[in-house]
This record gives sequence, structure tokens and C-alpha cells, in this order.
Amino acid sequence: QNVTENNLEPRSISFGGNTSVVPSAVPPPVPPPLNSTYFCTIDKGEVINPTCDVTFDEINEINGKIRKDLVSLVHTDFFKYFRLHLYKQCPFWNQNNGFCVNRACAVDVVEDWDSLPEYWQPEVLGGLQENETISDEESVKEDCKFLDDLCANNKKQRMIEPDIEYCDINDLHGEGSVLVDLTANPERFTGYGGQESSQIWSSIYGENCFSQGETGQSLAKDAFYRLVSGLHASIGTHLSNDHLNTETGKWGPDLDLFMARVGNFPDRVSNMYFNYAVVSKALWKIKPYLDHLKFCDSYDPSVKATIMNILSQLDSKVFNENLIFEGELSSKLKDDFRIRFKNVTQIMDCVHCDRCRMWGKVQTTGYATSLKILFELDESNENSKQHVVDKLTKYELIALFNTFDRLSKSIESVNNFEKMYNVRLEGGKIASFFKQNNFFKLLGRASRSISESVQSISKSIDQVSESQKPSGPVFADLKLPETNSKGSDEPKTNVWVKAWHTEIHNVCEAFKFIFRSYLDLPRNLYTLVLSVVNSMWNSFVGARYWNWEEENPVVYNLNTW
Ligand SMILES: Cc1cc2nc3c(=O)[nH]c(=O)nc-3n(C[C@H](O)[C@H](O)[C@H](O)COP(=O)(O)OP(=O)(O)OC[C@H]3O[C@@H](n4cnc5c(N)ncnc54)[C@H](O)[C@@H]3O)c2cc1C
Repeated sequence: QNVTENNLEPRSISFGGNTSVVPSAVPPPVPPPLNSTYFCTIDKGEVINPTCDVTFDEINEINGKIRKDLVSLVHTDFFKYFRLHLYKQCPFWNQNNGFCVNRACAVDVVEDWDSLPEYWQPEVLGGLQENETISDEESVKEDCKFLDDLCANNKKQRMIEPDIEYCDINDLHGEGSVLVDLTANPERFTGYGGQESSQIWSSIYGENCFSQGETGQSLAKDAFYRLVSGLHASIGTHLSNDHLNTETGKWGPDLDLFMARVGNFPDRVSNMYFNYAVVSKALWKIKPYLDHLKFCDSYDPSVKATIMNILSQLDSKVFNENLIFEGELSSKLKDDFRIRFKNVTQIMDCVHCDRCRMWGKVQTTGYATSLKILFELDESNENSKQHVVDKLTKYELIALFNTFDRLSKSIESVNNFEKMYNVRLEGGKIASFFKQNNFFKLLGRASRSISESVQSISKSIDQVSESQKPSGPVFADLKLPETNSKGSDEPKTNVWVKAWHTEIHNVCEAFKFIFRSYLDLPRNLYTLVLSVVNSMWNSFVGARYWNWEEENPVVYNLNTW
């Protein structure tokens, strides 16, 4: 696939004497309707790609196992800082026409150096200045071990072999570079877009034009396109997952945006999985060396254990890098690939939004490091190991793990979006039921139906009494009690008012009863005393045989009202 296939119609334009490719205005993609189940067009039991012997399901499984460790790793002091030249002139055209002035586009650089661990202090970092180079002999004598400079104040710069670099690693440090805390500048929606970002993407895809007629060209070209598209999709996933809702002012996932950018395009989703396979294979390949990695004492020893936990879950079969430059392994094609990818990393300097540029640089450095490990490290050749692994810098290692974390987060988000999508799609009826029938609406409806039924009952009662009324002059001699002749003309008395009156009436009756009881009390007491005195007198005069009570049973009248 090329630029044109992605609706990015390129046109040639001259920037400061160089001819470059910039896009014409790109209309936003028109998403298909949500009810066409695009997620389902990916068979998760299928392998991702002919070069990857791993299925979507298997990658999901691996990712589930390592996700927690990866998150904790990129939040450690060592992996969360990154040094880079953030404000370089774009090397491909002279003027930057657009600027992203949103707060979300800004990067907070580290200024409070005292708060940093020793290995991030300026004097330690200063040991990596470009102008301090050493000769080959010195380099060998130094007998440097892999990533020795992680903690030490290494004043010597190792020789950089330009022919194996997929990015300019000198670009990461030296004068003008800044240190950033990646965790303090999350990759999320920034509002960067329009003509400016389209121009960048178009230039990036434009790099995918390899010279014709090379052996294995199609696989290399395909891999290049997938890498770029996977990066593009991963960025689109992050900005949809951490998106600002301008109505509520809250950050959160936006399913519609995700579907429009990524979810509706199975190839974009699969390219993210492809990138995951590529980066994880690179990590798998350097596992034996990372095992011997020595961190300084001040550094948390559990970090190495975390790295090993992650790497132990990875599998070599996820990606077969040997297929990409198959056959006679055309070095020209590989060189072409490397130079073009290096261009992609340099295009990052042209990104107008600082935050996007920062993450663009971190991730393209991560991919470049992966490609170097995959294509330049020949495990059967000790020299090649020395050449590649021993010369990796801490910046490349940090970029590599952070890029893996970005992809891992994207895979996690895709799965979450799929759940949201299915809930919306299949649970649509339930959702719409609840939407239409929330508690207050149900309550309102219930009260309406009660009053309606009460009204219908009173109406039917009225109808019955109406029907009992003689409709004509039948029984004209019969005198019926006067009915309220206004009844049918006046509006009906509300049943609630009637109920209220009944209640008031009952309460009044209760009060009347209590009042009457108080009035009757003296008389009742008098009757009681008289009967007791009478009984005592009879007993005194000897009239015991006569039971007055039997003859005159006391009868109490109970007011059972
Ligand atoms: C390096 C870089 C980093 C960025 N980082 C951020 C960021 O952190 N936060 C943020 O909010 N924005 C970021 N952006 C901007 C973001 O990528 C989009 O460009 C922007 O949101 C505008 O999107 P869009 O829908 O107009 O299309 P774009 O994403 O600009 O895409 C342009 C065209 O490319 C094609 N396309 C889109 N995705 C793919 C794909 N995966 N594979 C193949 N073709 C595709 C489509 O035809 C699309 O119309 C970044 C841009 C760049 C260049």
C-alpha cells in the first residue's frame, strides 16, 4: 500500500530548494455505520501476518501477562526520564507554518534537577557529549560491557557505527537537549490536526517508495508500511482513549472517535499488533544480554527482576525478521530501508506540537532500535553482537521499553474499546430501554397511570350513578333525593381532595369520641362506687345468700366504632 491508497494524494512542492512531498487537504474519514461489525472482521484466531507466527489472541494473552510489570517499569526513575533535542529545525523544509498552542501540546521539561537520582544528574549526563570521542583502540581497551554507562559518569563516547543506525542517536543528547519526565507528559489528545499533521503523515508514508526490482522488495515495503501505519494507529488509539470531552471537561475514552480513526479499519488494528510483534521480538533477542545488565547500587534492584519477568513471557516465533530481506539478503534494499526509516525519525522534528513531537521521537527511536536489533544482530556471529548490543545506549533502551509500553497500552485499549462497542451494539436495546425508562420517568409514568386509573374508576362510578338516574319520564311519580344538578357541568372534584376530606372527617370523629369519654367519666365512676358500696352493705346485713351480681350482671357497653 502506498500513500495514494491512504487517501493522501501527494503533490510535489519546493521547500527551501528541496523537493518534498506534502499532502493536499485530506477530508476526515467517513466512518461506516456502527452496526456493521468491523471488529468482528478480524479473526482473532488467525496469524497477524505471514511474517508473524502468532495470532491476535496469543498477543492479547501475552499482553495480559506483562501489562502490569510494564506499567510499573516505565514508571521507575530510570525508565521514566528521556533526554532529547525537542526544539530542532525541521530538516526537510525551512519554515514551520503551524504551531500547536494548546496547553495539551506543551511539554513540561525537568528543571528541578536536585530531585533527580544521581544517574540523571547533569554531570553524569554530560559524559555523553558528542565532542568527546575516542579512538577504536581506546574503545576496545575500555572493554566496555553492555550499557556500562547506565549509571557511571562515563566521560568517553563510544564510536558510533553509522551504517547500522536506523535513527540518529546523537540527536538524543548533547547541547540543546532537554530532559523530560515521560509520565508527567502523557501521550493523549492534544488537538493537533488539520493540514499540519496531515502533511507530516503524508511525508512519512511518502518514505515508503523503495527502488524497483529488488529481491524481497514487497515484504520489506509491506513491513515498512505496517510499521508506520501501526504507529499512526497507536497514536490514534491513545488520543481516542485519553480524549478531552469539551462538554464535561473530563478526560476519557471516546468510542466514536476510536472507531472513526482505527476501529473501523481492521488493517490498522492488525498493524498495531504487527508492531507489537516486531518490538517484542527485538526485546526477546536481547534478553540474554539484559540478563547481565548491571545497574548501579543506588538503583532499585527489583527493576531487573521486573524486566526479566516481562521478557520471560515473550516468544521468538512472534516475528520472523529473516523473511523480510529474504534470499540473497540484498544489502542495498536493507540500506534503503534503514535510510528511509531514519528519515521518518527526522521528520519528527517537523511536528508542530511539542507533546506529539516528544512522543513521536520516543517511539520512532524505539522502532529504530528494534530494527537495528532485528536486522543487524546476527546471533551466530560474536562480532555482530559486540557491534550491536554493546553499543546500545541507555536512551535507546528507555525508548525501546517505552515504545513497547505504548503498544501494549494500545492493545489493551483496543480490547476495552471492543467491549464498549459490543455493549453498545448488543446491549443497545437494554441501553435504550433504560435511557427511555429511567427511575424518574418510571415514577412519573406510574403516578400518571394511578391517577388515570383513579379517574377512570371515578368516571365509571359516575357513569353507574348516571345510569341509575331515570333517563326519561318513567316512574314520574317516584321522588328521588335531590342530586347535585351542577355535577356534570362542573369539573370533577379531584379524588385526592376527596380523600383528604375523608381523612379530616375521621380525625375529627376520633377527637369527638375522646372528648365524650372525658364527659362520661364522672357518671361511670359514680355507678361503679355505688355498686361496690351496695355489695358491701348486703354483705354486712347478712344477705350473703343473695348474689346481687348474679341477679344484676354488670353489663359494659363497649363503643366499638
Ligand atoms: C508524529 C505525530 C504524533 C502525533 N501525536 C499526537 C498526539 O499525541 N495527540 C494528538 O491528539 N494528536 C497527535 N497527532 C495528530 C494525529 O495523529 C492526527 O493527525 C490528528 O488527530 C488528525 O487526524 P485526522 O483524522 O485528520 O487524520 P490523520 O490521523 O492525520 O490521518 C490522515 C490520513 O491518513 C490515513 N490514515 C489514518 N490513520 C491511518 C493508519 N493507521 N494507517 C494508514 N493510514 C491512516 C487516513 O486516510 C487519514 O485521513 C500526531 C501527529 C503526528 C504526525
